[in-house]
Amino acid sequence: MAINRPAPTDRRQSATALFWWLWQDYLRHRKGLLICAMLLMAIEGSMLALLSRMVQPMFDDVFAAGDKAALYWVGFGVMGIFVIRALTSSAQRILMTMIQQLAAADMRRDLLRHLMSLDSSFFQSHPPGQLIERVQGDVGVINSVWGSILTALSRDLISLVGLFSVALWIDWRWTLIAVVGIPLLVLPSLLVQQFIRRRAGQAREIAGRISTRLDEVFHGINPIKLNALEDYQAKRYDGLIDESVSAEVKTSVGQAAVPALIDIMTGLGFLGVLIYGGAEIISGEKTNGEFMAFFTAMSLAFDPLRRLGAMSGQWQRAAASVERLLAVLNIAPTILSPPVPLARPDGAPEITLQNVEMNYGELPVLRGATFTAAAGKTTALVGASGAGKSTIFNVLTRLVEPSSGMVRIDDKPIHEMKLTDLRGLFSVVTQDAALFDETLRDNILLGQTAIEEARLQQALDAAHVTDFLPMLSDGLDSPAGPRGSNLSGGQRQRVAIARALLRNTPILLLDEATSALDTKSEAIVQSALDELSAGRTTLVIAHRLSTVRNAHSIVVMDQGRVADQGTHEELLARGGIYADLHRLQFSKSKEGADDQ
Ligand SMILES: Nc1ncnc2c1ncn2[C@@H]1O[C@H](COP(=O)(O)OP(=O)(O)OP(=O)(O)O)[C@@H](O)[C@H]1O
Repeated sequence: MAINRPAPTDRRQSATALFWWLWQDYLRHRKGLLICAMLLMAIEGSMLALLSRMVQPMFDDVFAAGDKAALYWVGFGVMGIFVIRALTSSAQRILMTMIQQLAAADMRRDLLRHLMSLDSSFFQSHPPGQLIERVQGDVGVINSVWGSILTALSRDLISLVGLFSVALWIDWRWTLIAVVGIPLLVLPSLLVQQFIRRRAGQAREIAGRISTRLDEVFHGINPIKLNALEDYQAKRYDGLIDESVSAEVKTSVGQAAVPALIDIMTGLGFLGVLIYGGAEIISGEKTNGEFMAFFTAMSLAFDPLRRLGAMSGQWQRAAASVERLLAVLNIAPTILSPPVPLARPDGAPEITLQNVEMNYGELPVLRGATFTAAAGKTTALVGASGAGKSTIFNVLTRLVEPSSGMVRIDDKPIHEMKLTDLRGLFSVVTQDAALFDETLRDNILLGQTAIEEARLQQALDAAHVTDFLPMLSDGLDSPAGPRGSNLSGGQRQRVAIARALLRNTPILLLDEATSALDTKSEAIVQSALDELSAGRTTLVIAHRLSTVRNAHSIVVMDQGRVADQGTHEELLARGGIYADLHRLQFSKSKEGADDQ
């Protein structure tokens, strides 16, 4: 991973600093392969000069003087040049593809690891589509561009040096006339660079917004269909696509400008040489062969020159992408493990919150929350929507950091534990079980390979997963589908419970784990949860008070504070918020029963 990453703000300094970053982190350790590729490119490039050099004996010795022996050596010489070019060109392409792919893979791996280390709040301001575009799109641009630049510098530069040497050898004055206009290109190409970098940055940013839109459309396909939003979504997408086309075209205008200027300058050079050199040939001072060799060298110099001219524009395009990557890579996570962490507690621990305050931006969400969840027992969190119940779970697992107060697990402050140790204490089962697009088995094992089949079966039975496996074509090896879409809500939750059983953590967090289920599925999932919570410190969030009345303790939350804590009976007897909630729910369910 990068150690000294350049700050992406200073554009002038950043062009070299950015290349340095690329070199240090991703290319330096492959310099052996790179040198091989560059040598092959250099050989490939030098073949052009040889080719142009062969034109002179072809005209003067073979065609003009009629030398038959020369016919063969010139013919075989040209043939040899093409064979060497073919071999070196294909070998360097294969090598370069390999190096580029390896470097891109490293970059993507590093980026993903870095992104996953960032605080959860980062992902709220950076939608998935934009991040996907950085990991895939920007890395792709950078890799294709550095490859082209390296090729231009190794192969095309050598070609140019060789071709100009041939031209100089034929006539230095002709050569001077041909290239006299080229220094005039420096100023326009410098001006165009800033323009390209800006436009390329915009184009990449729009690409990120397009990916976000697509991500939202594909994830929300059912609500889109149900609300007849196809036209609305298509129009929003059209708007972005139009912006993207315009930004890409503007970038390519900038990129095309320098090669176009080179074409014009080369044309002028030819005109000058033809007028000046033509007179020398007519007067017999120079041979046709010399002119043709010069002409061939200049013609062959055309393409390498254009590619070298386009190089700065391409680099600006890559630099825009590098800046976007560095903008993310330079963000550091704020929620970290302490340098000297405490050991994690053993067994089912007690959990204590003391005066915990927590804000989302300006919004105070927890305002001095204080309660204790007894070790190995079930504690319920109840309260109105938005009271801060789920936020407590996020504070416990350090997905968010409180602004003040103390959270302890068995008397150990959670911020003094290693993050992986802390999170390893919890299993979280929510209403929205996060399943991956893998088989059910993979979704349950989550990479654990040492689990015996008997233990897996035990977990499947306890979570009531076994009940629905016969309905699936491949049983446990059936695909769960994207986000578990091949399963029903209740089935997804049972998979999540089986997962939690195998994780076998001492603390269990259940966030509305049964709220989306019908009565029968709820009963099944509830019995699986009872099995799961036995002997663990369990915190349950539930709106339906009937599901928490047997909890060891019930914490009543109100606007970020703990309004009360006690057993169901104690809270009813005290007649506070809990008793009001209970009366409300009880009268509703009674009305429901009366209606039937
Ligand atoms: N990531 C977030 N960014 C900004 N505000 C948030 C975020 N998550 C929650 N909030 C706000 O924090 C407050 C508390 O949310 P929380 O999810 O903890 O409530 P809750 O008691 O669990 O509600 P519910 O019972 O509806 O799930 C709400 O006002 C919510 O809008």
